[in-house]
Amino acid sequence: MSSTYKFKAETHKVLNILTHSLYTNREIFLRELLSNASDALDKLRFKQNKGESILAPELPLEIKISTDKESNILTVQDTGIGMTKQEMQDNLGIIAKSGSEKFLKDIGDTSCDSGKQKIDPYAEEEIVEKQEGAGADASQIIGRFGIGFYSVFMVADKVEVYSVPAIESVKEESEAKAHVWTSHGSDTFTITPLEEVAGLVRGTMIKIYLKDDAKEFIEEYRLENIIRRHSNFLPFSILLNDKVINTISALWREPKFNIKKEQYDEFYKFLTYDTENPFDVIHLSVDAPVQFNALLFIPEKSEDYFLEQKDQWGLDLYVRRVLIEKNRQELLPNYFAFVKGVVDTEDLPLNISRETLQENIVLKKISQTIVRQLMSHFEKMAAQDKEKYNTFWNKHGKYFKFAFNDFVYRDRVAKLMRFVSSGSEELLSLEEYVSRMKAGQKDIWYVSASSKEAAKLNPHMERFTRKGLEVLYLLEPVEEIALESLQKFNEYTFKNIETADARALDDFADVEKAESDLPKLSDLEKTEFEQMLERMKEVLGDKVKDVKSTDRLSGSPACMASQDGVSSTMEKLMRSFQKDDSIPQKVLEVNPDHALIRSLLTIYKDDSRSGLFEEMVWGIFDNTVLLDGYMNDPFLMAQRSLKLMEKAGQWYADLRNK
Ligand SMILES: Nc1ncnc2c1ncn2[C@@H]1O[C@H](COP(=O)(O)OP(=O)(O)OP(=O)(O)O)[C@@H](O)[C@H]1O
Repeated sequence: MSSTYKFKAETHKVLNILTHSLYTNREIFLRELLSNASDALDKLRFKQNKGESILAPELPLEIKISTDKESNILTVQDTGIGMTKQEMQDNLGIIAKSGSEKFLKDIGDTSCDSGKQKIDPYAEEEIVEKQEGAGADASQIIGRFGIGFYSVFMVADKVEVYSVPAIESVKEESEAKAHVWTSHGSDTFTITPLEEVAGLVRGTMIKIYLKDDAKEFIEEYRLENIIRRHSNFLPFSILLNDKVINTISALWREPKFNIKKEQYDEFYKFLTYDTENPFDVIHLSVDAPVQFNALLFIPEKSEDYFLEQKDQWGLDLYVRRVLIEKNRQELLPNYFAFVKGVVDTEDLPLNISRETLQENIVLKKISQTIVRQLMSHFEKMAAQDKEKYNTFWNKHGKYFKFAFNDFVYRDRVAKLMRFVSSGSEELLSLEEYVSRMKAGQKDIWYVSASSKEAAKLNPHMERFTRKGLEVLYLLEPVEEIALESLQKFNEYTFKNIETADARALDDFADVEKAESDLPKLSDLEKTEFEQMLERMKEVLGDKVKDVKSTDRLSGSPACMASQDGVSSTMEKLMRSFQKDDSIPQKVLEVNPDHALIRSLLTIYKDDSRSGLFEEMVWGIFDNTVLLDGYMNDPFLMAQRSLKLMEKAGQWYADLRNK
């Protein structure tokens, strides 16, 4: 005899809310049913481990899904603990009453409250690692809220839950062997006793009569896809029409000492579709300040997370092995965009899509803990295996260096940054640079350039080479921004060589001889030279701010200098933000002891108005601008240089023919 019951609480309204607004994505109904099935199997295993006798112990612990296309019925079945009539009434009849929560309370596991604990977002708590091997079976139980089951009514017109309890002792003596709970998702449900259920020896079988607009969920490929996406890591086999779908285990939950490198490699490839093994693996099991397990990988290859892969980073967030979201970006700061992996916590509810403040705080805490652990990991690597760390830096330093922007870590990041320099072929840390500084040196010198070769050719480098002062080569604009923002390393100030004033290096003796063998200019020639500079300024007009003599150069005839202390890279960056591609007005500094300038002086003295003089001045200007990193009128530049060559060729021919 079947009995009809009214749902407790205003079920109809609540069901409406649950099925229409709680979940934005209908496919998660399967995730909820699979999580319940997994919980039922976990509970059974727990009881069995305690020595309780169970029905049909020879049956495997597994979940079976089958489809009946003709009648549009989807069946989800488990060999778990099952439900008595009373349990059906309580657990499926009262919304927001969780049998799983009660189960955990009954066995004295308090972890079910962890999602509600108060977490202080600002406290810097000590990170407590989980004891290996700790954690009873029960902590795996997923359900907490007693609402997941009802999501099935998003896709079903009618649901039948058949159940055969696995433990005889829990049911009333007079009670039938099995029961079926039936509801249309409206105000009532019925429970009918049964002598037996075909195909169900133990556990629960849920028959879902799909709505007309939910027929897609009868398709095998669709179901397989959903299982893989959300429930791949449940600890029991899931069979879809007799084929096992979840073949890889939730490695992050296993004790580290049990895991072999090959398992990490296999998991990484499964997770990322990468064909190579990962460069490094970091496996975290943390109990406090929040509970979580994480399996993090550093890939071999670096990808473009700034442009192409803009949204393709972040960690996959799981709650008790059930996927909540892929690529959850709040879990990592963007300077760790290259880190791949999964995070699994027991401190969040499954239905995290209803983001509340408390949930965000948990995420924030997890993220902070991960960042702290990663920082320590890289510090350890840098200290213990320099070569490995340098390889890491070459692969992923272009993202990691952005961490200078994180005020919590900027000093630690400064120590972890690596550079190329004028004094070493190998990567160099700031500590190493400082240890090699000259006596009395108070500044850490750097130059920005597009490549090492370009840095070496920078005319401003000449004085530093002459004095034997090491200069860091910054090959990406962000490095200059980082150093400008850090300002100092220990007590040493970062300075750009382009902005070093003429006297800044006087305290250091030359270690190399200046290149020029030319005799010094006489007083008369000095005056003529000064006049020539005036004339040069006249020729170049508003292309330059001024033309001046300099003693900072040896191998180059001239260089560009900004007077206001802004380096050329910074200037370029600022201009690119303003979309300004004109050449900035700078001071052209001219080396009086360079052979080319001496020839120019001769031409000037001969005829200060000659066309040749003007063409040479433009030629020198073009080259200096080019070395400064600008070239916005290549046609004009090429034309001028061709004209000069034409003249030089003509002279040569004239001389030969004389
Ligand atoms: N396959 C099953 N076998 C045994 N008991 C089940 C099964 N499915 C559901 N139940 C019982 O019904 C209860 C309610 O399930 P429901 O999915 O609504 O909530 P929950 O799993 O407890 O929590 P959550 O809302 O977090 O999913 C469960 O706690 C469990 O006691």
